[in-house]
Amino acid sequence: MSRIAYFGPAGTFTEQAARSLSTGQELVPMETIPAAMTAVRKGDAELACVPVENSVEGPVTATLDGLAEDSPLVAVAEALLPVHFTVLTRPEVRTVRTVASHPHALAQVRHWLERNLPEARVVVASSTAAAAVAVRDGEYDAAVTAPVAAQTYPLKVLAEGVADVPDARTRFLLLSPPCPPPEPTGADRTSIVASMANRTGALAELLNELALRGINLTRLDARPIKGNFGFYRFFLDFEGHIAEARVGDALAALRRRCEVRFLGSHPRADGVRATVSATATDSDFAAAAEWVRAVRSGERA
Ligand SMILES: O=C(O)C(=O)Cc1ccccc1
Repeated sequence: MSRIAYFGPAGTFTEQAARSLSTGQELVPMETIPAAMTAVRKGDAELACVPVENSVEGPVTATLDGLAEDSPLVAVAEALLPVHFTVLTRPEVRTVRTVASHPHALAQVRHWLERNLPEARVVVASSTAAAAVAVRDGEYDAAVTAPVAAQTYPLKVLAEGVADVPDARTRFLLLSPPCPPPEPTGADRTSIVASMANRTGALAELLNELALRGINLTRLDARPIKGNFGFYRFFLDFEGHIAEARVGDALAALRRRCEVRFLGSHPRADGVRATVSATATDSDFAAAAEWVRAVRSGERA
């Protein structure tokens, strides 16, 4: 049976995302995001499920760095989960002195913790479920977890539906070794990472290549290139699919200007259809290419 390696242990939000994306594969928990990616790179799993961005805390940097470094992986699908938290403790705990979770979870319950557990020391764990395991094992008193962790671990629910920001969401990717992308749907996202020499206007020129072709950017993140202080990689998500003319044309233009790694074209989980300006449809590109061909052959001018 084929396998999806996911950022675990059992009971993480990522497990929930992996379940929603699975088409019957076995789900295999990995302790860290890089470990889930390595499992795919080494062929121990066919796919990896990892979080990529959060509407409150922003990018998941371990995922971005893992996508830019080592051998290429591409996103073939995504899931979007609403994120509200459950706070778990051992039944015998009377006073919560320590509360543990993943940094993205802690960032989203800061106000709740200040109001409800002001005396508790906040401790960072590798994932929400790793925090639940540590509470079960007596290391900490409480964990901020995914709702599913309450079914996974024998702990008491102290609070449910905890979230400083209502409607917070996290987006997850299903990663594969390079492969033909899924068919375009009209509601797709394409992702790349671009690295370029540090000179005036370089990023503006890159963004212009997209704007000129009527491509709507949906995310832009910069990450430092390790060992090269002051130099950055840019992660871009935009509407559209590499199979579409405007996207293929833009990627070719970027490729001429800078180093580009393709991170996948896949359907958007929110189903939002791409806005395509009136001059940037596939038939506009085809008609323009046909005109150039005819001019070159002397049929037209
Ligand atoms: O730790 C988890 O459960 C994860 O899957 C990462 C995460 C943490 C906080 C919000 C969403 C995802």
